[in-house]
Amino acid sequence: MDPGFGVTSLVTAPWHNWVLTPRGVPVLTRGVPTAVPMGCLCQPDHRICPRPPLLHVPQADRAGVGGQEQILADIGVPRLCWATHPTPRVPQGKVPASSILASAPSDRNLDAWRESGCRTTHCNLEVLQESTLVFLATKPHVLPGVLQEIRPAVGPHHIVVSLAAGVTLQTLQRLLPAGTKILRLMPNLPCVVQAGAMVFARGSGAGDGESALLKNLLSSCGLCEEVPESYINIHTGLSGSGVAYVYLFAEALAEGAVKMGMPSGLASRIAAQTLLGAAKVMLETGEHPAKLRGDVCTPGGTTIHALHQLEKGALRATVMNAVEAATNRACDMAKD
Ligand SMILES: NC(=O)C1=CN([C@@H]2O[C@H](COP(=O)(O)OP(=O)(O)OC[C@H]3O[C@@H](n4cnc5c(N)ncnc54)[C@H](O)[C@@H]3O)[C@@H](O)[C@H]2O)C=CC1
Ligand SMILES: O=C(O)[C@@H]1CCC=N1
Repeated sequence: MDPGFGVTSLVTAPWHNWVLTPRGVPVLTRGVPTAVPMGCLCQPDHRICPRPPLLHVPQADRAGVGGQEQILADIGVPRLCWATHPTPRVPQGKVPASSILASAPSDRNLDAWRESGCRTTHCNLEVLQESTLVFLATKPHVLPGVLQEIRPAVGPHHIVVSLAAGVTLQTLQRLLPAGTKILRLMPNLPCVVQAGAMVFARGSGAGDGESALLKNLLSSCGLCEEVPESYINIHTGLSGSGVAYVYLFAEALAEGAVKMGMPSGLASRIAAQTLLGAAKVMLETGEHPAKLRGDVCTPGGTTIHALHQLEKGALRATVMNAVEAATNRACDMAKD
């Protein structure tokens, strides 16, 4: 992870290596743009000052969406942004790129936003001045400083959405003006392919309108549910971080096939398709995974022999421990 990445980040380093082509197609790049610190226009002396990632929607871009007034967005993370505004890849996106303003301390990630047609700045206060809906996507430990910076510019017309793991609504409410409309969101990486799993909770200043707005806006990124705040850290352990456990499992599946003689690329593609298909059956049938697992087992056949090995390795207990560890870590981060 490179802390110098420049865009409002909802995402980790791998996300930031994605760029949008002129045709709006995200491609993965290995190159990292050079960081170019710039002065902040809000500072009288234009001195160089690091700025955190923010997302916003210009007030002028309010418009009717789904029968209600809606802010036409802007987000701190390229992935989420791409899933939210219409592109050839994401025609269902709800926010035009020109309505998105992304703020970050350097140009590193902002280049990708500009390429996708979004506006960018190095000044967080500019975001607050121009926008109504503001996504905060810095690392959790950076967020308190960002909140302190933007606090004077936050008003009753703003809706502030935090993506930071472990940062509670109580902390957000303490660091922003009383009554601010605040929502706490936890997304996951597959938002970038509109297959995300997101949950959010509302703060005391946010009402049904703000909740509906966020849900409507993010529905183009995947599943999005409002939940009690106590579920947010659990979702982080299950899904926000859980995506990484699944990749570990996919890697192990493919490595097993490589060990048995299959070429690596083919093994990886088949591992990915296996996960995708298994997930699709689970979602479409609504069956418990234990039932579906049983359906695959032929008595005395291959699957039960393999499952026996996984049980010897305590796969289920290990994965449960992983979810518990990530959830507890998210809770601990609130105290850091
Ligand atoms: N990566 C993921 O899969 C998920 C991440 N999140 C949350 O999203 C947030 C961002 O995480 P990542 O994208 O992984 O982090 P990152 O390190 O990739 O991005 C952090 C961003 O903060 C900015 N930044 C760094 N130092 C700064 C400073 N001193 N002042 C202002 N801005 C600064 C950088 O420009 C960068 O755009 C975190 O709060 C994380 O908990 C939530 C769900 C999933
Ligand atoms: O690892 C983390 O802290 C973040 C939150 C969920 C996924 N990545």
